[in-house]
Amino acid sequence: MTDLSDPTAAAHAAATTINSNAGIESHDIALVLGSGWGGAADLLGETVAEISAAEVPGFHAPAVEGHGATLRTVRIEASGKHALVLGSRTHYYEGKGVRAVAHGVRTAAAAGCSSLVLTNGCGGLNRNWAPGTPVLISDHLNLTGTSPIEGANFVDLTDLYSPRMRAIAKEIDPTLDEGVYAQFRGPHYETPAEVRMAGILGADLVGMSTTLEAIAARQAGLELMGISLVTNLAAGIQETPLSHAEVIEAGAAAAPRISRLLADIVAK
Ligand SMILES: Nc1nc2[nH]c(I)nc2c(=O)[nH]1
Repeated sequence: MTDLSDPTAAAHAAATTINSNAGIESHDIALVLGSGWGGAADLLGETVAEISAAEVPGFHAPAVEGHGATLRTVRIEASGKHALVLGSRTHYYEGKGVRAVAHGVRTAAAAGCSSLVLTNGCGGLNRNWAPGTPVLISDHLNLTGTSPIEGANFVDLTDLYSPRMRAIAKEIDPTLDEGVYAQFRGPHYETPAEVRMAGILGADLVGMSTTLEAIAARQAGLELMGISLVTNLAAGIQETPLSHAEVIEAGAAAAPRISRLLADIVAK
Protein backbone atom coordinates (compact mmCIF):
# COMPACT_ATOMS: atom_id res chain seq x y z
CA MET A 1 0.00 0.00 0.00
CA THR A 2 1.42 3.41 -0.98
CA ASP A 3 2.80 5.48 1.86
CA LEU A 4 0.43 8.41 2.47
CA SER A 5 2.49 9.83 5.32
CA ASP A 6 3.18 12.80 3.05
CA PRO A 7 -0.23 13.34 1.38
CA THR A 8 1.07 16.12 -0.90
CA ALA A 9 3.96 14.03 -2.23
CA ALA A 10 1.64 11.04 -2.71
CA ALA A 11 -0.84 13.19 -4.66
CA HIS A 12 1.91 14.49 -6.92
CA ALA A 13 3.21 10.97 -7.54
CA ALA A 14 -0.29 9.82 -8.49
CA ALA A 15 -0.89 12.91 -10.67
CA THR A 16 2.38 12.35 -12.52
CA THR A 17 1.41 8.74 -13.22
CA ILE A 18 -2.04 9.77 -14.47
CA ASN A 19 -0.93 12.72 -16.62
CA SER A 20 1.94 10.82 -18.22
CA ASN A 21 -0.30 7.80 -18.88
CA ALA A 22 -2.72 10.17 -20.63
CA GLY A 23 0.08 12.00 -22.44
CA ILE A 24 -1.13 15.42 -21.29
CA GLU A 25 0.34 18.15 -19.09
CA SER A 26 -2.78 18.62 -16.97
CA HIS A 27 -6.47 17.87 -16.52
CA ASP A 28 -9.18 20.54 -16.07
CA ILE A 29 -12.05 19.06 -14.11
CA ALA A 30 -12.35 15.92 -11.97
CA LEU A 31 -15.39 13.77 -11.31
CA VAL A 32 -15.91 11.18 -8.61
CA LEU A 33 -18.66 8.82 -9.75
CA GLY A 34 -20.61 7.27 -6.87
CA SER A 35 -23.38 4.67 -6.82
CA GLY A 36 -25.53 5.02 -9.94
CA TRP A 37 -23.33 7.62 -11.67
CA GLY A 38 -21.00 5.24 -13.51
CA GLY A 39 -22.55 5.85 -16.94
CA ALA A 40 -21.76 9.58 -17.07
CA ALA A 41 -18.18 9.21 -18.27
CA ASP A 42 -19.23 7.71 -21.60
CA LEU A 43 -21.52 10.69 -22.33
CA LEU A 44 -18.87 13.28 -21.50
CA GLY A 45 -16.77 12.62 -24.57
CA GLU A 46 -14.01 10.34 -25.83
CA THR A 47 -11.98 8.34 -23.33
CA VAL A 48 -8.39 9.11 -24.35
CA ALA A 49 -6.69 7.13 -21.57
CA GLU A 50 -7.54 4.72 -18.78
CA ILE A 51 -5.46 3.27 -15.97
CA SER A 52 -6.26 0.71 -13.29
CA ALA A 53 -6.64 2.26 -9.83
CA ALA A 54 -4.26 -0.39 -8.53
CA GLU A 55 -1.49 1.04 -10.80
CA VAL A 56 -1.78 4.59 -9.44
CA PRO A 57 0.12 5.41 -6.23
CA GLY A 58 -2.24 5.63 -3.24
CA PHE A 59 -5.32 4.22 -4.98
CA HIS A 60 -6.89 0.84 -4.33
CA ALA A 61 -9.14 -1.60 -6.14
CA PRO A 62 -12.69 -0.63 -5.05
CA ALA A 63 -14.31 -2.11 -1.93
CA VAL A 64 -17.78 -2.14 -3.49
CA GLU A 65 -18.41 -4.22 -6.61
CA GLY A 66 -19.93 -2.25 -9.48
CA HIS A 67 -17.78 0.84 -8.86
CA GLY A 68 -15.29 1.39 -11.70
CA ALA A 69 -11.80 0.21 -10.72
CA THR A 70 -10.13 2.60 -13.16
CA LEU A 71 -9.25 6.28 -13.60
CA ARG A 72 -10.18 7.68 -16.99
CA THR A 73 -9.14 10.73 -18.94
CA VAL A 74 -12.06 11.93 -21.07
CA ARG A 75 -11.77 14.67 -23.67
CA ILE A 76 -14.94 16.76 -23.21
CA GLU A 77 -16.51 17.07 -26.65
CA ALA A 78 -17.97 20.55 -26.19
CA SER A 79 -14.88 22.28 -24.81
CA GLY A 80 -11.89 20.11 -25.68
CA LYS A 81 -10.98 20.16 -21.99
CA HIS A 82 -9.87 17.03 -20.17
CA ALA A 83 -11.90 15.44 -17.39
CA LEU A 84 -10.31 13.09 -14.87
CA VAL A 85 -12.95 10.51 -13.97
CA LEU A 86 -12.20 8.77 -10.70
CA GLY A 87 -14.21 5.56 -11.02
CA SER A 88 -13.13 4.30 -7.62
CA ARG A 89 -13.47 6.06 -4.27
CA THR A 90 -12.13 5.07 -0.86
CA HIS A 91 -14.88 5.28 1.76
CA TYR A 92 -13.97 6.22 5.33
CA TYR A 93 -15.73 3.03 6.53
CA GLU A 94 -13.01 0.94 4.79
CA GLY A 95 -10.69 1.82 7.66
CA LYS A 96 -7.82 2.90 5.41
CA GLY A 97 -7.73 6.30 7.14
CA VAL A 98 -8.88 9.76 6.12
CA ARG A 99 -5.75 10.41 4.05
CA ALA A 100 -6.80 7.56 1.73
CA VAL A 101 -10.29 9.10 1.47
CA ALA A 102 -8.87 12.50 0.47
CA HIS A 103 -6.15 11.16 -1.83
CA GLY A 104 -8.28 11.18 -4.99
CA VAL A 105 -9.25 14.81 -4.51
CA ARG A 106 -5.67 15.86 -3.76
CA THR A 107 -4.51 13.91 -6.81
CA ALA A 108 -7.06 15.72 -9.01
CA ALA A 109 -5.72 19.09 -7.83
CA ALA A 110 -2.12 17.95 -8.34
CA ALA A 111 -3.09 16.78 -11.86
CA GLY A 112 -4.05 20.39 -12.66
CA CYS A 113 -7.82 20.32 -12.14
CA SER A 114 -9.46 23.59 -11.05
CA SER A 115 -12.87 22.09 -10.32
CA LEU A 116 -14.39 18.89 -8.99
CA VAL A 117 -17.80 17.24 -9.12
CA LEU A 118 -18.52 14.77 -6.32
CA THR A 119 -21.44 12.41 -6.87
CA ASN A 120 -22.87 9.78 -4.58
CA GLY A 121 -25.81 7.55 -3.85
CA CYS A 122 -27.61 8.31 -0.63
CA GLY A 123 -30.71 8.04 1.47
CA GLY A 124 -33.37 10.73 1.28
CA LEU A 125 -35.34 12.26 4.14
CA ASN A 126 -37.79 14.02 1.82
CA ARG A 127 -40.66 11.80 0.71
CA ASN A 128 -41.02 13.90 -2.45
CA TRP A 129 -37.66 12.54 -3.64
CA ALA A 130 -38.46 9.10 -5.02
CA PRO A 131 -35.55 6.68 -5.50
CA GLY A 132 -33.72 7.83 -8.66
CA THR A 133 -34.01 11.55 -7.88
CA PRO A 134 -30.80 13.61 -8.25
CA VAL A 135 -30.39 16.39 -5.67
CA LEU A 136 -27.79 19.18 -5.68
CA ILE A 137 -25.85 19.47 -2.44
CA SER A 138 -26.15 22.99 -1.00
CA ASP A 139 -24.18 22.35 2.20
CA HIS A 140 -23.16 19.45 4.44
CA LEU A 141 -23.04 18.07 7.97
CA ASN A 142 -19.83 16.14 8.62
CA LEU A 143 -20.88 13.64 11.28
CA THR A 144 -17.76 11.47 10.92
CA GLY A 145 -15.95 13.16 13.79
CA THR A 146 -12.84 13.60 11.69
CA SER A 147 -11.24 15.87 9.07
CA PRO A 148 -8.82 15.37 6.17
CA ILE A 149 -7.04 18.53 7.29
CA GLU A 150 -4.17 18.06 9.75
CA GLY A 151 -2.60 20.67 11.98
CA ALA A 152 -3.57 24.27 12.70
CA ASN A 153 -5.02 24.88 9.22
CA PHE A 154 -8.29 26.67 9.93
CA VAL A 155 -9.89 26.39 6.47
CA ASP A 156 -13.09 28.35 5.84
CA LEU A 157 -15.94 26.27 4.38
CA THR A 158 -18.39 29.04 3.50
CA ASP A 159 -20.00 28.42 0.08
CA LEU A 160 -18.11 25.11 -0.04
CA TYR A 161 -20.56 23.88 -2.73
CA SER A 162 -20.07 26.46 -5.48
CA PRO A 163 -23.11 28.69 -6.00
CA ARG A 164 -21.84 29.33 -9.55
CA MET A 165 -21.74 25.63 -10.48
CA ARG A 166 -25.08 25.00 -8.80
CA ALA A 167 -26.63 27.81 -10.84
CA ILE A 168 -25.31 26.19 -14.04
CA ALA A 169 -26.82 22.85 -12.99
CA LYS A 170 -30.20 24.46 -12.28
CA GLU A 171 -30.08 26.34 -15.58
CA ILE A 172 -29.66 22.97 -17.31
CA ASP A 173 -32.33 21.24 -15.21
CA PRO A 174 -34.64 23.72 -13.40
CA THR A 175 -36.41 20.82 -11.68
CA LEU A 176 -33.28 20.05 -9.61
CA ASP A 177 -33.83 20.45 -5.88
CA GLU A 178 -31.08 21.24 -3.38
CA GLY A 179 -30.41 19.69 -0.01
CA VAL A 180 -28.06 19.40 2.93
CA TYR A 181 -26.05 16.16 2.94
CA ALA A 182 -24.99 14.48 6.18
CA GLN A 183 -22.15 11.97 6.17
CA PHE A 184 -22.29 9.18 8.71
CA ARG A 185 -19.24 6.97 9.13
CA GLY A 186 -21.05 3.77 8.12
CA PRO A 187 -20.83 1.08 6.86
CA HIS A 188 -24.05 0.35 8.75
CA TYR A 189 -27.11 2.32 7.75
CA GLU A 190 -28.66 4.77 10.25
CA THR A 191 -31.29 3.76 12.74
CA PRO A 192 -34.64 5.49 12.31
CA ALA A 193 -33.77 7.55 15.39
CA GLU A 194 -30.48 8.67 13.79
CA VAL A 195 -32.34 9.65 10.61
CA ARG A 196 -34.78 11.70 12.72
CA MET A 197 -31.77 13.30 14.46
CA ALA A 198 -30.17 14.14 11.11
CA GLY A 199 -33.43 15.76 10.02
CA ILE A 200 -33.58 17.84 13.19
CA LEU A 201 -29.98 18.93 12.53
CA GLY A 202 -31.03 20.12 9.06
CA ALA A 203 -30.05 17.21 6.82
CA ASP A 204 -32.09 16.28 3.77
CA LEU A 205 -29.77 13.47 2.61
CA VAL A 206 -27.72 10.86 4.47
CA GLY A 207 -24.72 9.05 3.09
CA MET A 208 -21.31 7.58 3.84
CA SER A 209 -19.06 9.66 1.60
CA THR A 210 -18.49 13.15 0.16
CA THR A 211 -18.07 15.55 3.12
CA LEU A 212 -14.44 14.63 3.87
CA GLU A 213 -13.62 14.80 0.15
CA ALA A 214 -15.35 18.18 -0.04
CA ILE A 215 -13.25 19.61 2.80
CA ALA A 216 -10.09 18.32 1.12
CA ALA A 217 -11.25 19.94 -2.14
CA ARG A 218 -11.54 23.34 -0.47
CA GLN A 219 -8.11 22.95 1.11
CA ALA A 220 -6.72 22.07 -2.35
CA GLY A 221 -8.38 25.15 -3.90
CA LEU A 222 -10.82 23.23 -6.11
CA GLU A 223 -14.20 24.74 -7.01
CA LEU A 224 -16.70 22.08 -5.98
CA MET A 225 -20.15 20.84 -6.86
CA GLY A 226 -21.84 17.84 -5.23
CA ILE A 227 -24.82 15.91 -6.58
CA SER A 228 -26.54 13.07 -4.74
CA LEU A 229 -28.68 10.37 -6.25
CA VAL A 230 -31.42 9.40 -3.83
CA THR A 231 -31.49 5.65 -4.18
CA ASN A 232 -33.64 4.91 -1.14
CA LEU A 233 -35.69 6.71 1.44
CA ALA A 234 -33.62 6.77 4.64
CA ALA A 235 -34.38 4.29 7.41
CA GLY A 236 -37.67 4.98 9.12
CA ILE A 237 -38.84 7.28 6.35
CA GLN A 238 -39.99 4.23 4.45
CA GLU A 239 -41.69 1.27 6.13
CA THR A 240 -39.60 -1.50 4.50
CA PRO A 241 -35.99 -2.14 5.64
CA LEU A 242 -33.12 -0.94 3.41
CA SER A 243 -31.60 -3.34 0.93
CA HIS A 244 -28.42 -3.02 -1.09
CA ALA A 245 -30.23 -4.61 -4.04
CA GLU A 246 -32.74 -1.72 -3.95
CA VAL A 247 -29.85 0.74 -4.05
CA ILE A 248 -28.28 -0.85 -7.15
CA GLU A 249 -31.67 -1.12 -8.87
CA ALA A 250 -32.61 2.53 -8.30
CA GLY A 251 -29.21 3.67 -9.51
CA ALA A 252 -29.52 1.64 -12.71
CA ALA A 253 -33.00 2.98 -13.45
CA ALA A 254 -31.90 6.60 -13.03
CA ALA A 255 -28.62 6.20 -14.90
CA PRO A 256 -29.61 7.57 -18.34
CA ARG A 257 -31.13 10.80 -16.94
CA ILE A 258 -28.43 11.58 -14.39
CA SER A 259 -25.59 10.67 -16.74
CA ARG A 260 -26.97 13.11 -19.34
CA LEU A 261 -27.41 15.79 -16.66
CA LEU A 262 -23.84 15.42 -15.39
CA ALA A 263 -22.38 15.43 -18.91
CA ASP A 264 -24.32 18.62 -19.76
CA ILE A 265 -23.19 20.36 -16.57
CA VAL A 266 -19.52 19.45 -17.07
CA ALA A 267 -19.63 20.52 -20.73
CA LYS A 268 -20.75 24.04 -19.75
N1 LIG B 1 -25.70 6.56 5.40
C1 LIG B 1 -26.38 6.14 4.34
N2 LIG B 1 -25.71 5.91 3.20
C2 LIG B 1 -26.40 5.49 2.14
N3 LIG B 1 -25.96 5.21 0.88
C3 LIG B 1 -27.04 4.84 0.20
I1 LIG B 1 -26.92 4.31 -1.79
N4 LIG B 1 -28.16 4.87 0.91
C4 LIG B 1 -27.78 5.28 2.17
C5 LIG B 1 -28.49 5.53 3.38
O1 LIG B 1 -29.69 5.36 3.50
N5 LIG B 1 -27.73 5.96 4.44
